[in-house]
Amino acid sequence: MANLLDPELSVSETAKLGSACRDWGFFQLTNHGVDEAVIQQVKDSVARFFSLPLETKNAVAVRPGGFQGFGHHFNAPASNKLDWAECLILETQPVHVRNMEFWPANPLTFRHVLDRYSVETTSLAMRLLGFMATDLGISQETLQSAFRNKRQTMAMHHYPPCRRPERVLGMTPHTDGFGLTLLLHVDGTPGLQVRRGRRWFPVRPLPGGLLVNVGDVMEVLSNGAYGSVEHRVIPHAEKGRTTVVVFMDASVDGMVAPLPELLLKGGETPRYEAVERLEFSKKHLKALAQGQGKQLLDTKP
Ligand SMILES: O=C(O)CCC(=O)C(=O)O
Ligand SMILES: [Fe+2]
Repeated sequence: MANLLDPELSVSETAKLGSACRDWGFFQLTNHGVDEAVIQQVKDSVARFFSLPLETKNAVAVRPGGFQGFGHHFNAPASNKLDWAECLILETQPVHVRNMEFWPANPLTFRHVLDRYSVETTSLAMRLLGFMATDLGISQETLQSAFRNKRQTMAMHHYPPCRRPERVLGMTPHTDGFGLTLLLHVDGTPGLQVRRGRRWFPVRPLPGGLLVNVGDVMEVLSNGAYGSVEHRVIPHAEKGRTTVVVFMDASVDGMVAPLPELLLKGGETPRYEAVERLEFSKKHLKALAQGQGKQLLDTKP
């Protein structure tokens, strides 16, 4: 990020950012500028939450039919493997959508720290989107306004160690159904793999870095210039792994569709149908439940 902001390096760094979004849909961001103290506090608070006894964590348990709260969220019926993870999902932005009943009061620091991280990651995402817009050849405002005041959802995952990793999956292969994802490793345990073609590539988290990946909504907004990336999690045989994942949502007038400015400037035809935001989520969840990786996006012929 520091290089993107540096006037001397910005052009070449923006090109690198663009090629990562086009070729991989995934990259690691270092020198991201998020307050180090906040990062450390998030790591501590989330690790402490997962270390609490199950009864305590169940004070914020997910309810039948709901999705916010603590529990096992992603047991994909299509997979014959167990999902080896526990997870806490919260809506974090805009502030008025927060349901504090699901925000842990234990540890005491949790709510305050998550609020601060939520604010910091929102502004980081906006800065990053500015550079992505430049790379796509559209105004920063066009892309940023698609994300402004939209939902931010956080998923905190804990994957306990598993002595038979071949029998389980930390998380089944999927793409993220939002605009942009920022992932923080709480510890150094690897486990995330991203797919390119037929191969799965293990991700080695860079110390102090954040992983960023393009989600399905961004793929559509960019008319396929950027591609969402399929990924999965393999648990570690000896070490637990904890992550904090921030999803930034986007839409234009309640729709998920290629950005008109992009189509106009590039003289491109839309490669995706315009879909209402809610419909888009339903399709994404259905595809997830059926274990269909990237087939969900409605690509025009
Ligand atoms: O925990 C991870 O490494 C990945 C989590 C993930 O892919 C997600 O929450 O969508
Ligand atoms: Fe994901």
